[in-house]
Amino acid sequence: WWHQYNMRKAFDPDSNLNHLPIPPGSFGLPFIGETIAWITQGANFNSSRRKKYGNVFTTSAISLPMVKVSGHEYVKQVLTGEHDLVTTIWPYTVRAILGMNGIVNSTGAIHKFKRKVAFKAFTRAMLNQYIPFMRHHSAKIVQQMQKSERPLVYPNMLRLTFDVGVNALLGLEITDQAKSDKLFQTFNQLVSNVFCIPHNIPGLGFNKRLLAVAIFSKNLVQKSLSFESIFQGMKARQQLLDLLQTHIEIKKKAEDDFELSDLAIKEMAIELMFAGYYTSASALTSATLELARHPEVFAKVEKELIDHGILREERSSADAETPDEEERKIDLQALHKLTYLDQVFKETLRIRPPVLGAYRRARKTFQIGDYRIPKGWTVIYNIRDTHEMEFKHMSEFNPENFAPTGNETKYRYIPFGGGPRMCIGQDYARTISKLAIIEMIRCNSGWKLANEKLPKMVSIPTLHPKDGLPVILEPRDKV
Ligand code: HEM
Repeated sequence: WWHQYNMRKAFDPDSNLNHLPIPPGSFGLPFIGETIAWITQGANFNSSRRKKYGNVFTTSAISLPMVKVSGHEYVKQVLTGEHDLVTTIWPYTVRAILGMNGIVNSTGAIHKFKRKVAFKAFTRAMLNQYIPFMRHHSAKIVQQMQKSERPLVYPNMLRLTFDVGVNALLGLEITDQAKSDKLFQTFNQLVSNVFCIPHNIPGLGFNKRLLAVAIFSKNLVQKSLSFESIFQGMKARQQLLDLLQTHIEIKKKAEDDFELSDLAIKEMAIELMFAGYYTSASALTSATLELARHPEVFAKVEKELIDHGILREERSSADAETPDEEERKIDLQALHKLTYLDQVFKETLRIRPPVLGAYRRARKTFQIGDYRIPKGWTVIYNIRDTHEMEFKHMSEFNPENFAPTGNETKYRYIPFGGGPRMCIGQDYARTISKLAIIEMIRCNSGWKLANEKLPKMVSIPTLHPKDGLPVILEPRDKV
């Protein structure tokens, strides 16, 4: 009955593709679909189904029929089909808390325009301007970590990406530590309430759907779906909007027939903070984890820094007292020359992509491979699974995968997505990540994982170690 119900709904009277089969898979149990398996099996959910059904398969969660897609060919079709075949969808909480005026919730020409405006924050000139305070905040965080016996990497990296974002993306300079801490608290209240899984049980209001989800995922509900959370998120949103109102310096733009309202500018600023916060901290934490597990990679990065004059091989005590300007000078051009560090960053995002995949909704019935994706269905393109398919040895950390061989990685390597919605903050993320890794290595001759066992990874809101990744730092004497 449940299968028939879904199949009937998959029929699109306006389409001439109804003769094609829908992708193989299962709608699971009535109403709940395969939600329980999805939540409990983690990464195995996708890999077991891919093995059974192939790289495009049907599933269903909280009554939503969906198709999961992996591999460069299908992923490319979904990503480049934005605005035509598919459109973005975000959970209710994202729309309510981040607002509807930002980039992620816009479509069509307005989306394009907002991206163009936001890109102005990520030009080479702007990134070069951010470097001094990216370095300043990295140094501050590393020093802070050194004060602790077993500092937790993830929370520290979150704080780092927040502090840099406040300067770079909000344009605020907060020197009072108490004020900065308070803002951090407010921001966390906002972002920790943003995520939930999309759901749409016909005939049920939001609160009833909450109950439905609550039955299956107490943890998710506690984290992101309770009314209290939404309320707190909205409260934090208002506080941040009020703060930004007093600081708006960007003039309204009147280009391409569009105009940005004050609210749109403020929401875009908060959205950029949000988009760069968990993701960059995830990348940095994973890089720290891999560098601890691979001393030979650490040594190669260290050597590259020495070769480029960013780190001194051996510092005498006299050197230590006279700060070496050459050693400290880093700009975007200098960062680009650190090609091995770049390989390490790329490889980190290959085996541990912060964002595992993203959601779309089919705007019309369309064909993918030999199958039909019906209008209105949810489509998820899988980032982690695509990497698993397109590269050998998914779990083996090997920066040589990105040695300059000229191999084409477009749509095979997609940590930042692709097509019209490709991440606009990727150069910013790359810059802050490299600078923070450099600072970690400048100040520490190494670090070890404090726990013997590899940490359990959690994928919401982005991939991160459940235990926060405690490490034991080995500070250099003379830095
Ligand atoms: C390592 C860090 C990062 C990763 C892995 C990452 C990943 C991604 C991915 C996969 C997407 C595409 C989502 C989709 O297809 O719907 C995306 C979009 C986006 N990212 Fe990032 N991101 C990172 C850092 C940043 C930073 C630092 C910013 C801004 C400061 C940012 C801003 C955005 C925005 C605004 C979008 C939406 C683009 C649109 O809808 O047109 N991201 N990111």
